Amino acid sequence: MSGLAVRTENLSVRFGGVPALDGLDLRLAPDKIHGLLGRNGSGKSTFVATLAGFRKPDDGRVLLEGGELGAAREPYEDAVVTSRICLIRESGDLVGAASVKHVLELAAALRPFWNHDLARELLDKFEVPVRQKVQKLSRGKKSALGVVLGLASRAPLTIFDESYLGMDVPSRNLFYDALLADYAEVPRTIVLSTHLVSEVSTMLEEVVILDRGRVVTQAPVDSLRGRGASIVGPVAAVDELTADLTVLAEQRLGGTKSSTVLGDLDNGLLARARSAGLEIGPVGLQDLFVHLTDSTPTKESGR
Ligand SMILES: Nc1ncnc2c1ncn2[C@@H]1O[C@H](COP(=O)(O)OP(=O)(O)OP(=O)(O)O)[C@@H](O)[C@H]1O
Repeated sequence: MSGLAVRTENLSVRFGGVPALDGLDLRLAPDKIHGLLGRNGSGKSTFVATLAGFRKPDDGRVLLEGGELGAAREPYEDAVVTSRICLIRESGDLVGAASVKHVLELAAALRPFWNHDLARELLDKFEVPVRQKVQKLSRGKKSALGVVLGLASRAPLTIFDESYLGMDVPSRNLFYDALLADYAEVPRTIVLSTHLVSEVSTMLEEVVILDRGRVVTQAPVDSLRGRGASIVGPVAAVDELTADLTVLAEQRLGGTKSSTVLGDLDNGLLARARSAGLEIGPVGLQDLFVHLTDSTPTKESGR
């Protein structure tokens, strides 16, 4: 099995004439972990629902290709394609009256790459009781069941749409570890739609940022991190060095300050930073995300 590649052409979805997705032309490379970021209402859930074939585009199309699917196909009303896509939403989409065991049996029947052993191992780790009815599980355990279904499906396109929000921090960390371990064993195309940017940023290889139904940026994480820098050191030295730069975020702890700046630091600035004993690192994805989706004007963007 290998992961599906995604291509969208002028993809548009409207609700009552108002665009939720407005002419998206995107490509998601196969066998990578993609982060789908955007502020509330930017179109993330609409986008992933359309990728998964839950919704028909109003204009344009979604095409999935690769793996044993071969030529590009649209997911909407194509049972072969949709059986290769697993979308786990925060709502869970689970039948409340069914037991966890029954939900697993259903997934095993519907999912061509289902791995039963992995499902049981993960349910043990998350301490989800197999005989319990879904409606009696706590919110966190329901979320855990959702992510177990997503991982054990081993679908060539697996999408988690904020599906782990209900889980506490140790459970989310367990999910991130399980995702990375299983992805290393069985590479596939993963999309994580999330607000928890700093939490997931180290796992992501590619990032798509949506804003008001449009693509703000799509880039490998490394190139995004290269769009700025973090500068850490004594307050006065950091202030002096950053005086003429676009500062995205600042933090102070006692006499130490950390500033995130946008743009390349030229050799002259780097030399000054070194001689002032400042530490230079890559820009944090979260700071960049806030900047790229912020509607208040900045010195640099002039918006
Ligand atoms: N079923 C619907 N009926 C009407 N409008 C909708 C519907 N679903 C989404 N929208 C609208 O489409 C836009 C995009 O919503 P969507 O849920 O895709 O955004 P999102 O980025 O997932 O938001 P959030 O981060 O808050 O979950 C919003 O303006 C939303 O109000």
